[in-house]
Amino acid sequence: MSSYPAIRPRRSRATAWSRRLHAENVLTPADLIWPLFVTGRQGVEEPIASLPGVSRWSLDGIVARGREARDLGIPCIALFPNTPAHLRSEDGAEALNADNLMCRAIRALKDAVPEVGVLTDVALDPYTTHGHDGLVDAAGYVVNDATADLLVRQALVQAEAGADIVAPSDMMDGRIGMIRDALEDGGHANVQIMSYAAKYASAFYGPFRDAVGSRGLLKSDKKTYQMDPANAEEALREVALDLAEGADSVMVKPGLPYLDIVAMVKQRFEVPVFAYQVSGEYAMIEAAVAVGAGDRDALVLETLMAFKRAGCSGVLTYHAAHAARLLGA
Ligand SMILES: NCc1[nH]cc(CCC(=O)O)c1CC(=O)O
Ligand SMILES: [Mg+2]
Repeated sequence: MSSYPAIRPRRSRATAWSRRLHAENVLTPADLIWPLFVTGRQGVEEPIASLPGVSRWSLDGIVARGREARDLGIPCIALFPNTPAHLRSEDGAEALNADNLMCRAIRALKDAVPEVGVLTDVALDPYTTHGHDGLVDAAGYVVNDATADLLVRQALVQAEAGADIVAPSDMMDGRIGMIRDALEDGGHANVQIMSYAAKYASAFYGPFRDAVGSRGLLKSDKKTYQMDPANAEEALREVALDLAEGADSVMVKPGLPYLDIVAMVKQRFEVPVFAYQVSGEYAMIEAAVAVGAGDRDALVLETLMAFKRAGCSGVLTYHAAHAARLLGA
């Protein structure tokens, strides 16, 4: 009798071909959604200081990124507008303008690269003077039902412009069912809803707020509508509601710190789950790379694979183009 271990898990790890053969998950460019920021200025690329390597693009740049996504095998782009100050208001009415920056970007992309999906953010924060995702009452509370009415109209305007997936990121109660009804009635039966179902009030959104220009505007925080990071059961209730109301897929946000939520949602509901590796997560990786604490390519691919392992169908990530290049589309 030998004293050696009878079972050696290391055996299957001994060679590269065998590791590939035994891999339980694969990451491909088809798993990626690329968030892009749009500026109304013409012919410019505006770098975002807190998001090194990410820029706001004018419409021509957005179209160029759309072609790049297509060539890299990235199936979908998510759009976020930086609305100029003079078009922001208390009620975010610019969100309903069929010729706003978001709609112009949707049309430009769908004209130039119709084979790439366009996902749009449904929420008022890029359009309000107070930086909140909805209407604020005299006491400073973000009111639910009046906001949801506006979000329905915003989603319809985006669908009319050609959005393939509308993604409400506002966390108002009941808006998924209302938007679904409106899309059906409006002749947009095939426009998908990806609900930001479990979106947490997170400290990881800072660079995004710089990118859309809402950081300096935001008074207080979003804790009365976004979720408490302490809660997991509540995420399951939120997901159940959005699915019952007609969401085609659900999102968990932020990403890496909330992979437990991703795994729970996937196991419980068996529906397409997406995660948003948000701006602060991107910035953390870039900061680590800048001080020599890690290798960018390895960090990017490892974190994205972690989302797949947890059960994600796909990941919104600012590293999408870089990752797709590494994956050799
Ligand atoms: N509707 C707002 C919205 N949509 C996506 C993000 C954050 C994305 C990121 O940080 O990358 C936010 C920020 C917020 O809720 O304040
Ligand atoms: Mg909800």
